[in-house]
Amino acid sequence: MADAVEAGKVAAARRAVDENIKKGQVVGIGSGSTIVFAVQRIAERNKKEELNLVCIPTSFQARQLIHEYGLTLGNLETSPEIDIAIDGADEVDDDINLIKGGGGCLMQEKIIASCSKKFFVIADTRKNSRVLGTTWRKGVPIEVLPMAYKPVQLKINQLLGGNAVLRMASKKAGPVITDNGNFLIDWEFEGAQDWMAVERVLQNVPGVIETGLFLNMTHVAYFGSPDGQVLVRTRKN
Ligand SMILES: O=C(CO)[C@H](O)[C@H](O)COP(=O)(O)O
Repeated sequence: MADAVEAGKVAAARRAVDENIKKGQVVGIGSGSTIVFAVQRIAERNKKEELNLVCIPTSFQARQLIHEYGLTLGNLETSPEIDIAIDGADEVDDDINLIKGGGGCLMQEKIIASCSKKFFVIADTRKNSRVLGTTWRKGVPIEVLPMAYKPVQLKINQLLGGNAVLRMASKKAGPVITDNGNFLIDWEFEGAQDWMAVERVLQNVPGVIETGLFLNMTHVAYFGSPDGQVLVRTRKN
């Protein structure tokens, strides 16, 4: 089963890289397990084609990947405009809206996606849902300022219902600390939501720094199957 899922990730990653990466681009590199296969493919092509890419990381992990695979590391100060970004997702709905942040890197991921002319998502087919919350049951990740986590939890519960849970670390006592030194709250919800309205509410709570809702940001999503087939979904508007 694990191998089948990995095969789907590989297929999606390779297809997205081969269809979209061109010489001389500034490329945003996402975070998670699927992006590893995209970086491997970029490195493979780079050896043969000398792509001359500048890669902008979305996390500590992405920066390490860029180093490990011998790619050129850039940043938003020298490359504030990105040609394309590729990233994974925790769930993708019918309109290619995403929940991201399962790996805790949502804030830099969202900044990089917002600076990119084109944003591509790669995932195995399990992530392809009609409605957010169908398969991803861990809630919407939200990055919060540590001193405000308790009032933020209370306000989210009051304004949206559901359950706003502080994400705890597994190999450290206490909460998960993001790459930016903040905490994460996972907003567990039930049923279909008006995601634009939810995003507005969350962004208006003082102490919320960013949410893992990526709405109307993705151009194309690639979903890989265990047999190597890739379903490609392009945003309608
Ligand atoms: O948003 C993310 C990290 O913050 C990841 O992109 C998301 O969790 C998908 O990860 P994976 O490729 O391991 O399924």
